[in-house]
Amino acid sequence: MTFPSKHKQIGVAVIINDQGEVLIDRRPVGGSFGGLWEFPGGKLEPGETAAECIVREVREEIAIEVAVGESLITIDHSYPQVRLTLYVHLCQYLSGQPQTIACEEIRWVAITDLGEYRFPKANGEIIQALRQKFLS
Ligand SMILES: Nc1nc2c([nH]c(=O)n2[C@H]2C[C@H](O)[C@@H](COP(=O)(O)OP(=O)(O)OP(=O)(O)O)O2)c(=O)[nH]1
Ligand SMILES: [Mg+2]
Repeated sequence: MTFPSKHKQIGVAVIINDQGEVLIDRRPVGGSFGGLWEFPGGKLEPGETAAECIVREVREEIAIEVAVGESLITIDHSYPQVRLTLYVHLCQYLSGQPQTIACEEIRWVAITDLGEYRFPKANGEIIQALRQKFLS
């Protein structure tokens, strides 16, 4: 049996606006998970907390400011090529017009509409946790 060798720790932002919508972005076509939708985020740098990583990645990728709030869920997920731990936090949108710096497209969507978008496999648990928290 073979195991994926790389393990990455990822900070993930579920950014919520005043209308209760969440921000999703479409990953660059041609890269890993190309064309799929995701919540903004990326790899933790050495010494960084998940909250610090999220603030930095959200600035780098979409150029907005958020306040990082409570943990929604932490997920361990293995893809064939990489093993991930996703630290998913709820974040409050503060300011800035989202820019497609590192993605194809950005949308604010209602939690009830997330099922219409294609996400990487690990996101099933994130979306389920969101529905449980906000729709039940
Ligand atoms: N940001 C984000 N990554 C996700 C989600 N779901 C999911 O499986 N992933 C995976 C895809 C990637 O393997 C990893 C995040 O890597 P990334 O490509 O965003 O990393 P990064 O921003 O640091 O970019 P790079 O330096 O590797 O190009 O987590 C999600 O909702 N958001
Ligand atoms: Mg990223």
